[in-house]
Amino acid sequence: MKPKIFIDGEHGTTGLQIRTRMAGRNDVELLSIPEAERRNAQLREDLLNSADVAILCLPDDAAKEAVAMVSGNNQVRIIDTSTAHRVNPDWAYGFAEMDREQPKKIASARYVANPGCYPTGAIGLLRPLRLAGLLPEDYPVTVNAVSGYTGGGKQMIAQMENADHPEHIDAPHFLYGLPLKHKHVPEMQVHGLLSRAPLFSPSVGKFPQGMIVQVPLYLADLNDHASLGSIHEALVEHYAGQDIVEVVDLKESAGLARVNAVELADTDRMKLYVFGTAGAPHVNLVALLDNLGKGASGAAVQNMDLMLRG
Ligand SMILES: NC(=O)C1=CN([C@@H]2O[C@H](COP(=O)(O)OP(=O)(O)OC[C@H]3O[C@@H](n4cnc5c(N)ncnc54)[C@H](OP(=O)(O)O)[C@@H]3O)[C@@H](O)[C@H]2O)C=CC1
Ligand SMILES: CC(=O)N[C@@H](CCC(=O)OP(=O)(O)O)C(=O)O
Repeated sequence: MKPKIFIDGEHGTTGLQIRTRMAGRNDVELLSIPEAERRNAQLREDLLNSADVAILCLPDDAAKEAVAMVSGNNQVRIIDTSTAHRVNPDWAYGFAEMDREQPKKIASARYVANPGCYPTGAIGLLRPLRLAGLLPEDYPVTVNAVSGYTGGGKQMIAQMENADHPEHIDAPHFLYGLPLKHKHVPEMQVHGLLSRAPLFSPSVGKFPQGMIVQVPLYLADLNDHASLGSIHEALVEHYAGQDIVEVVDLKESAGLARVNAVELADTDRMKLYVFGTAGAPHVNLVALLDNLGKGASGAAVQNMDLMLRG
């Protein structure tokens, strides 16, 4: 029998992208809820309890409610794309490349928390340097980022695309999260293995999909006389042998005049760069991804495949 998959929130931005990725697959059976019934709690509960894997693409409160709906049913496994469970130790963090053992942990977990889009970039850059001992635990990390506007879900898409929207956003690029309390900071800190919360400044650009995450570092404040080369080497070693995260060659990075935020739109990949000049005091670590690809729906499908293969 084919495993049954139910995407709760399948008519939203993340859910639709997962459905697109599943189109044409005949190794799984997709359970579906009609759009008009998407908030019918009884029908959702029935479908959730009929699934082998339920993928939650809902706001945090609705995701917690969905988990409660299946709490007595050990057959159902969950991937939650919301922020609700990402620092909960009872949930596996669904970033398969973050440790050698992580794919196994995801494969055997009942509950998997899919990472946030910005944390995928930030943790992807920071964690290997913490594990290699180059980045001190208490380094004052700053994370600056720009996302495509689909990161804000259906509501922001309407605000950006519909000039008649009562809260239309006209800005080609805007900062937000100005009180510096963004919901992604805790997972960046926990899975980035940092003792201090990073200072995170997000922004949105007038493009639907794509993301740049930047982590600038002062070399003199790192361990082991860290250099452009040793930082790059630590990233290369960490991601050796897998194909979704690519560490861009230093020579190639040095030849670039600019980084295009939409270069990886519509892909599930992530590129990591180390920018700077040999012998100079700073490096800028950069992650490039699609907020809806490796940052959300692509990672959810990757996690589902790991769970189904067991
Ligand atoms: N967009 C992105 O780049 C990313 C999003 N995520 C996370 O994925 C989740 C979904 O976000 P996104 O797809 O962007 O959001 P959307 O607003 O685009 O979609 C959410 C969907 O959930 C439905 N929904 C809302 N409340 C309920 C409820 N109580 N019961 C049933 N259905 C409900 C909505 O229906 P309705 O139309 O009626 O509101 C909508 O169809 C969020 O937790 C988000 O933080 C994670 C990573 C990246
Ligand atoms: C542009 C934009 O608004 N982005 C969203 C994050 C998108 C995302 O990754 O949300 P999850 O935490 O649910 O994964 C935000 O900043 O709240």
